[in-house]
Amino acid sequence: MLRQRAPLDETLERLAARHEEAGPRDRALARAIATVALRRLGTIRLGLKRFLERGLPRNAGLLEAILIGGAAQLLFLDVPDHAAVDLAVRQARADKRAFPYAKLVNAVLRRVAGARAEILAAGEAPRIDTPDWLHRRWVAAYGEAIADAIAAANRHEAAVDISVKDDLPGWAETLGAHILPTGSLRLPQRVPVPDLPGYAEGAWWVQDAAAALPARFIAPKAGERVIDLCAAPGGKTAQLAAAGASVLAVDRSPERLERLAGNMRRLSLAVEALAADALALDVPPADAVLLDAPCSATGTLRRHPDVAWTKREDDIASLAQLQAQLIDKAASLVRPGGRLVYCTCSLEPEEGERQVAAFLDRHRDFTRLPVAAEEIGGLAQFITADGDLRTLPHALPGAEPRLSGLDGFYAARLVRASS
Ligand SMILES: C[S@@+](CC[C@H](N)C(=O)[O-])C[C@H]1O[C@@H](n2cnc3c(N)ncnc32)[C@H](O)[C@@H]1O
Repeated sequence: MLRQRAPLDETLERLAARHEEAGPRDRALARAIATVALRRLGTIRLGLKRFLERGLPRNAGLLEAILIGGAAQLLFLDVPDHAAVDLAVRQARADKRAFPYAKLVNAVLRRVAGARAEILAAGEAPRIDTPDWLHRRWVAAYGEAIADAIAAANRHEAAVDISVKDDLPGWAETLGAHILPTGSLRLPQRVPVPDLPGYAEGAWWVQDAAAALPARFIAPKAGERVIDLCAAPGGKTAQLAAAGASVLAVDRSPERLERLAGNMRRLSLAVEALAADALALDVPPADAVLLDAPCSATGTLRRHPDVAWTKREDDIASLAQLQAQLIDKAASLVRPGGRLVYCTCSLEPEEGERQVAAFLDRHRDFTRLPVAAEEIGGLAQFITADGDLRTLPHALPGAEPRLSGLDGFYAARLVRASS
């Protein structure tokens, strides 16, 4: 993943398909190792460096990945030391290029196990697990203290949040879930989601509490036509359809759109789904358009720790360029008097606040319709001076770190002049 900048979920799916012999417990362990390795990569690398006096040998195949996976278990998982070391040594022996280093793997990991307390103390500052370039950007955007709080929040696994079609209190009771002020449910327990009551019959869907906010700003009246331009896998499409809108869900990726269609079938929500490049879309203007634009996703590191290490700083400029094209296209699909909601799950102002400021400069026929605190459960701290939504991962404190926080999201609601 680190070398190929490949996403964690896709990689695990690909490997699971290739290793059918692995049972659910092996898969769950593989996921746990990979996830914690990415979440705590800075600390792990710091720990390994102590005992690799001459650095990593070149052309050593999977050696670095084997060491990282081994150290992740020794430092952060409840795996017996001998099992973690033994597995790593066997992995080294099984890889042609890492084979000559099997003894080194054994020695380094034993020393990591012996120095566990010191390594964890050295990695105490949360920023160690955030790439420098990203932390620097958060300091510039939010100041040092908030940047550190975001980094600290990202070190914890996030709880599962749920959006319900209706009967929020009833489902909270059935699922034993907390009702968040924003109107999402948060599950305290770790359980396979498809086994929970209400999943199979389509009473609810998984959606982060922050991700559930932007679609609400559309506030569709029954029967209004809404275009969801980057729709898959459909969390926001479901909200719009459940609110009574007639939705056209567009996504460039046929595979992801297939997942959207499956989700809508499970939820018994009728939407029109179209696999197409939004930039080339040729449909009549709608009452409202939602653009949940492709972005760096730096607001989702609690759920996707791979993003911190697979994205590069220059990705942000190219994504911002694509977002500018997409928001201009989205604007052309809004009827006079209609609404446009633009959102991203990024913490980077170039993909949020600055994107919308530049849009408003280019499009004098659009104005902002500020978000009101009542629309987001009274959480006025999530509304910027301009009236946009800005959530940060360390906000929304809960009883314990895993039950705290929400994804970092930005959203703005814009209205097109009537004529
Ligand atoms: C942030 S995700 C959308 C998440 C979705 N709105 C939800 O709530 O479940 C962005 C999506 O944009 C799609 N996408 C990227 N570029 C696109 C384009 N030019 N046209 C249409 N879809 C695009 C991607 O395939 C991806 O599914």
